[in-house]
Amino acid sequence: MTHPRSAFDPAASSLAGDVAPDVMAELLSVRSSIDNIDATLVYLLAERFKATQRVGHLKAEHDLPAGDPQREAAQIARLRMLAEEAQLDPAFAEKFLNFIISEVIQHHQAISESRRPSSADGHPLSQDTAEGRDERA
Ligand SMILES: O=C(O)C(=O)C[C@]1(C(=O)O)C=C[C@@H](O)C=C1
Repeated sequence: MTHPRSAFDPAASSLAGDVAPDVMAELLSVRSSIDNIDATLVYLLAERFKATQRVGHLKAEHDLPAGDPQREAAQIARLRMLAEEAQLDPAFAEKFLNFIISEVIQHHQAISESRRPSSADGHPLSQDTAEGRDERA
C-alpha cells in the first residue's frame, strides 16, 4: 500500500516550538477526538455515496432526471431544523448538504452518460453488460 494507515502522525503540528507542553498535551487530546470524528465522517460519506450510486443507477435505468428539487427542499428544511436543535449553524448545514448533493448529481449524470449508446467515448456498447448496465459506474 502506498499510504499505510500508520503514516498518519497524530502529533504533526506547525505549533510544536511555540506551545507550552501542557497546552500541547491538551491540544493533542482534543485533536484525537477530531481525528475520530473525521474518520467517522469519511465512513459516513462513503456509505451515503454508495446509497446515492444505487439511486443513480435506478434513475438512469428508468430515464429519470438526476436532480429532484422538491426532495432537496424537504431535505434542506429538515437538516436546518436538526442543525438548530444541535447548535450547528443551519446555513452551514444547508451549504454542506448542497455541496454533497451537487457532487451526487454529477455522479448521476456520469452514470447516465455512460449508459447512453451515443456516449462520446466512441465505444457505445463495449462497457455494457448483457443487461445493459455499466459495471464501471
Ligand atoms: O434521492 C434522490 O433522488 C437522489 O438523487 C439523492 C439526492 C441526495 O444526495 O440526497 C441527490 C440528488 C437529488 O436532487 C436529491 C437527493
